[in-house]
Amino acid sequence: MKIYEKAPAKINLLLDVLRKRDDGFHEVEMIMTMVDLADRLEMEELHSDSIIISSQAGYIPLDEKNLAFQAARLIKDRYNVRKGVYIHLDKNIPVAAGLAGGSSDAAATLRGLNRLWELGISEDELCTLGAELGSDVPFCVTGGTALATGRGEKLERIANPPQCWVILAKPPINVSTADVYGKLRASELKRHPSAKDMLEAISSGSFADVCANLGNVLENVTLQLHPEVLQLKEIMQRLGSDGVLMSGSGPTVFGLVSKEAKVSRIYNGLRGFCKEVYVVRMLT
Ligand SMILES: C[C@](O)(CO)[C@H](O)COP(=O)(O)OP(=O)(O)OC[C@H]1O[C@@H](n2ccc(N)nc2=O)[C@H](O)[C@@H]1O
Ligand SMILES: Nc1ncnc2c1ncn2[C@@H]1O[C@H](COP(=O)(O)OP(=O)(O)OP(=O)(O)O)[C@@H](O)[C@H]1O
Repeated sequence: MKIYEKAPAKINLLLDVLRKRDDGFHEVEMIMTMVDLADRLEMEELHSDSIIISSQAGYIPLDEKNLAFQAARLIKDRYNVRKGVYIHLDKNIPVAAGLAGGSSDAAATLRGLNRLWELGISEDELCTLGAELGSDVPFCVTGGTALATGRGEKLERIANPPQCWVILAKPPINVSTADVYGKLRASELKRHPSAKDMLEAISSGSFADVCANLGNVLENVTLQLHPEVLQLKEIMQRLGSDGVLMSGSGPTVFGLVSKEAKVSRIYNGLRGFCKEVYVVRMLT
């Protein structure tokens, strides 16, 4: 039997860091939502007890370093599954972009294998398993829009933001999440974005207030390492995006746009500076 799962990309509408914890992770407050740029996973049961990953993308690991492999191994070990699986990853989400591509593949693998092997695992339990693989994986298991706290694994589902266009631009640089958190001096942050104001903006359905309350404390760290990300933000603003922010630890910058008439002008303007530009909708 073959099954299919979609693994969408996430964006962080708000990312605040409260403090560095003793375990090396940071205590965060994030508001995350999904967009309709997605990897597609095909999973097929194997009679041999092995996990095989393939992908059309030449630039990701296909061995145990792949997060989908790790997710399959985790669920197999934890639930004593003696069967194997062949997973094909059709990658569309740019890698190491701040869009949680690998985390979403891991989450889709957990959801998919739960179905394929009829394990009957609850969504909460899939999230707990996911947290062993990465801080973004639990959110990618549930999708929707959520307030994420702890190191990102504690989730409270909230209403979806008002529908709009999302323009994603990924500059050709690689950013390591560990590196960005490592360079952040959480105790010295002078300004924090307000999760409370963003939650109010979302619950009142005000697109203007959502744009006004976008904020990400990791942005300054990445901008200092890679000034071209700031340049991209400025271009996106100048071309008329209603709200602009870097997603996660970057380097992808997203622009929120309410009027369809503006979208192609912004897209065409960005393409002059950046090869990887995507126009998507929020997944609501
Ligand atoms: C930047 C975000 O993507 C925003 O959604 C997440 O906070 C990071 O999520 P992720 O990539 O799933 O992160 P993980 O794979 O769990 O951790 C990668 C590295 O980032 C740092 N890290 C991550 C999450 C967190 N709350 N504090 C941290 O300091 C740690 O150094 C960790 O070793
Ligand atoms: N299935 C996968 N897809 C993409 N990258 C993967 C995958 N499995 C492992 N990786 C590795 O994980 C690293 C981070 O890739 P990923 O695309 O998940 O980053 P990201 O978008 O910055 O994630 P996040 O927003 O969660 O920090 C890359 O170095 C990549 O080689």
